[in-house]
Order: sequence, then structure tokens, then C-alpha cells
Amino acid sequence: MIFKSIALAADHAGYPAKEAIKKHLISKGIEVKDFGTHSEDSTDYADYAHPMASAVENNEFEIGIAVCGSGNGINMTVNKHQGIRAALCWSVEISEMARLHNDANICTVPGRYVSEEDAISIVDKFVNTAFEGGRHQKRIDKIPV
Ligand SMILES: O=C(CO)[C@H](O)[C@H](O)[C@H](O)COP(=O)(O)O
Repeated sequence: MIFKSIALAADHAGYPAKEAIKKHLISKGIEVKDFGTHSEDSTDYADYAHPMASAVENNEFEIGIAVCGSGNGINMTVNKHQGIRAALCWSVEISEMARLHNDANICTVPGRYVSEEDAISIVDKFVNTAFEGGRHQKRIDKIPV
């Protein structure tokens, strides 16, 4: 795996997939910090997404994985942080492109719309794919306001 320290966050809808992802990453020897939530009780994704995104932004962790029901709410939240490039990764191919071309540093997963097995495959591809650089770096450099 390219990345060795990973921050996790989810709301209630993303909790089961987040737990499966966490177990998988730990089994691969990755250092993980789970910013919550810690049950399927209804909650608000921003309460977990902001602290996790801040930790990635501050280089406390190399990348983040964030899960909610559709992936959209948690994606919108973490992308409000200046140092974050989060990608909504709903397939292994999209996840690979998010790293290759976009140098995404948070992978957001739609926990209610992919199986736990597929969520793990999406995360594995994200964690194992290096940024291509080159022409893509120039494009990324134009993103900040
Ligand atoms: O998908 C989400 C936001 O984009 C969140 O997981 C919400 O929880 C989702 O909107 C579902 O909400 P609900 O309270 O579980 O119905």
C-alpha cells in the first residue's frame, strides 16, 4: 500500500461500510484513526467529516476515507477544507482515476449503494494507486482560489 496512515469518518448510513473498511485496513498493517460515528444511530455526517478533514489537511494522516449513504454529503463537507481534494468513488475505476489524475486525498464512498466487498475494493485501489503527475499537476494547481 502506498499510504500507511489513514483517517476514517462516516455517518450512520456509512457506519457498516466504514467498519468493514477499517477492519480490512488494519489487517493490512495500516495505521487508522476512526473519527466516528460509532453506531448506526442517526447522526449528521458533518460532525465527523470536519475533524477528519482537518486532520488530513494538517498532515496528521496521509489520506482519508469518508462514507455516508450516497457519499455526496460527506464529500461536499470535506471539500470545504482548503487542503482537501475529495473524490466520490463509486467504482474501482473511478477510484483509480481519482488518484491517477486528481491526486485525491480523501476517498468518499456511497455506503448504501455499494456492497461492503465493493467498498473494500474501491478503497484498496485508492490506497494502492500513485498520482501520475505531469499534465495533471498543472491542472490541480489551478483548482485553489
Ligand atoms: O447520504 C447522505 C448524505 O449525502 C447521508 O448518509 C444521509 O444520512 C442520507 O441523506 C440519509 O439520511 P437518513 O437520515 O438516513 O434518511
